[in-house]
Amino acid sequence: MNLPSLTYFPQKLVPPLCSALTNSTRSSGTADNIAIEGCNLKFSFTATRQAKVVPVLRDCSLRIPSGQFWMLLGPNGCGKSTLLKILAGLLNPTSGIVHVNEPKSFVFQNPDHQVVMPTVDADVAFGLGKFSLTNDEVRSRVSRALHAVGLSDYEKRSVQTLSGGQKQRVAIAGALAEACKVLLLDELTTFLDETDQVGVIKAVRNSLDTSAEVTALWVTHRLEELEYADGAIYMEDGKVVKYGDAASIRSFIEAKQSEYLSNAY
Ligand SMILES: Nc1ncnc2c1ncn2[C@@H]1O[C@H](COP(=O)(O)OP(=O)(O)OP(=O)(O)O)[C@@H](O)[C@H]1O
Repeated sequence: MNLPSLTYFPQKLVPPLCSALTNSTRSSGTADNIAIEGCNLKFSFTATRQAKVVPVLRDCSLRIPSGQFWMLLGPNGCGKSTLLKILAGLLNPTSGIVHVNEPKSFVFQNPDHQVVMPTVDADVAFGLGKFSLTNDEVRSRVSRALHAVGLSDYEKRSVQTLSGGQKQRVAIAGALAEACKVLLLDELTTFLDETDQVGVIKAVRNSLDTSAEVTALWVTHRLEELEYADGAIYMEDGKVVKYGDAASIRSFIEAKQSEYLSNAY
């Protein structure tokens, strides 16, 4: 199969260099303005019934520059969500090193699991209680965050009246209001209709375009979403097998799909 070469990296993309990530760089941030870095990450769990260790991540290395929107793709069960949870600190890797700029925020797939307060502005302000902010500062952060996700007109709306995609955008606004540097987004568009899907992805893209400080990693199955991404990572069977600019990864996956179809018929 003649697959496109992914060895060329446009200037704004940076290839993974695990040697750059050591324990000393980990505590003080990574070099070269890298927001997310994982090196040789492995994860396994023990299946209690059979008392055997089952590998989920076999070898994952990745390096995402600050300020960029990257996507993580791969077949069902290849380990995308597990990798994202390790980057979020929700799971500990069995081995390997991880560094993600702080503060970071994980947004879940189900929009109803994100929103906790009765109104949009209260929900976006919810996480700000831990900072010593004046009421004006809180209002200003809420308003800027809602503007970034295109929900300025929804400030006083009851969250129960929002669509799934609007709830996702409220959750993202909450993270932005807390000056989140890294957004880790787990298949946000799965339960959404087409209009809502586009609304959420554009909200993330706009959040990055309005703040050079924010970096996002988005897990998806939808190839068409790659048009919004700066770069992408493709996984199979617990391994990162390709990474590069979004167009090259899309061509790579399409070539794999057509090869699969031509073998099937
Ligand atoms: N703690 C665990 N216990 C049992 N199985 C687990 C555990 N963690 C992960 N797995 C299994 O590991 C595999 C990878 O899961 P993961 O959710 O990361 O894949 P994914 O690529 O995100 O899948 P999908 O695209 O279907 O959401 C799956 O087979 C899952 O059932």
